[in-house]
Amino acid sequence: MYKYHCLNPIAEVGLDRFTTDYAQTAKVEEADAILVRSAAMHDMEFSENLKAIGRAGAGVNNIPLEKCAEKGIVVFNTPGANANGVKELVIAGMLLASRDIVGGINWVQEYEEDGNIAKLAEKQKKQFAGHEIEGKKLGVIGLGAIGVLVANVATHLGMEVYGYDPYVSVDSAWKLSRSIHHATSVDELYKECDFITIHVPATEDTKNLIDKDAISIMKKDVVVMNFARDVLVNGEDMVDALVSGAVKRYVTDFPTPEIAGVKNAIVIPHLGASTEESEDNCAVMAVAELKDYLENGNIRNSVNYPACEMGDRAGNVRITILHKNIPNMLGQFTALLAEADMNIALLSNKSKKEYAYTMIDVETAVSDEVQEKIAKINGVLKVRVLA
Ligand SMILES: NC(=O)c1ccc[n+]([C@@H]2O[C@H](COP(=O)([O-])OP(=O)(O)OC[C@H]3O[C@@H](n4cnc5c(N)ncnc54)[C@H](O)[C@@H]3O)[C@@H](O)[C@H]2O)c1
Ligand SMILES: O=C(O)[C@H](O)COP(=O)(O)O
Repeated sequence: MYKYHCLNPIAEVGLDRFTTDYAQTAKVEEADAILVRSAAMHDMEFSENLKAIGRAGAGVNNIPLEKCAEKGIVVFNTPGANANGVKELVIAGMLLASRDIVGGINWVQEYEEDGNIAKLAEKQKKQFAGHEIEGKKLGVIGLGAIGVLVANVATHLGMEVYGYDPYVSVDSAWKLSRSIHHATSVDELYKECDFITIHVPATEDTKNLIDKDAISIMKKDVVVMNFARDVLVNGEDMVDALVSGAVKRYVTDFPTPEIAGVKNAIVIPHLGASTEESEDNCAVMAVAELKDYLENGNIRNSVNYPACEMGDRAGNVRITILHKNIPNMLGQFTALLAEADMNIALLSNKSKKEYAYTMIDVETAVSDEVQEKIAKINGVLKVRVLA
């Protein structure tokens, strides 16, 4: 029996995929797996029992990835599962920034009791007039699951689109419309575009990606959109730019005390992935990844360990070993099994930066003694025997 704990509400359609071999627990310390959305995990202590964390979503900056890797806890996310939800809200954000729809709706609420509201509206509406987005230039920074969808749909709305992503994946490149200009530097995109939207992960390298220096290169009256993470935009510099008028509107999905309430900031309470469809997609994918790891040891879509899959165990006993990516680990594992007179049916070994993973199918039972000997090898972080 496996136990899982939810740190945030997770869509039922996903949890329903857990079979009768699984039970939800309210005690995080007894869980084999944790499911999470944006709950902050950096200050959490993890029990020896914890084997995996499934982030039902894309961003993993709420999870201590390195600490988890060191403890042999595999962290998964669900790439692309909420991308359409975010794409649709980015388009809405662009429209909200172009026309004062919110101001207009607020005006109607103010005059809702006025019997003359229809005539008044015709007189007053000019104060809420705006611009169309067709023919304008959109710059997309980060052409991953979300950036590609935003870039492509904007071309269908008649926008001229510039894309910038020095690390673009082959998959994303295949999906990108041919009409998108390939910006070779982010400054080129800043100089050209009327709207700029960022879709990169929050890391030490991307923190403050948009600051006063970046804003100084942008066109006057630019609209900046941030549906990725608050820390990507320097809050103080953005407030100054809105006050001075250098940035016309800042649309963000991340309320902070600094930006909430600032004139010309359109602040949304982190709703990008809050659609039934995205929540369902993320939950289903996260649960599938956790189950496949717990039951078969397969790793797909991990952010701190390499992808490594050997399919179903098909009656074999499977030894899975999370370890440091250092020389002679495989040699030590196979020597130990040979010494115990065990035959290897199938083996796979993959690495990602400082960490590696080895899966070994054997045709005989694995004794506690063998498991303990593997666990004691210097550099081994966690050993499981799936039988
Ligand atoms: N508002 C929301 O509800 C919501 C929902 C999903 C994701 N997000 C955020 O959006 C981010 C992107 O999501 P995604 O699903 O598109 O992720 P993704 O991993 O598919 O794409 C990220 C892209 O950014 C690129 N990149 C990384 N550093 C870059 C840099 N310095 N300059 C340009 N490009 C760079 C990568 O090459 C990759 O193509 C997530 O990390 C998350 O923080 C927010
Ligand atoms: O990174 C993500 O997937 C989004 O920011 C969604 O976060 P949420 O699951 O807390 O809505």
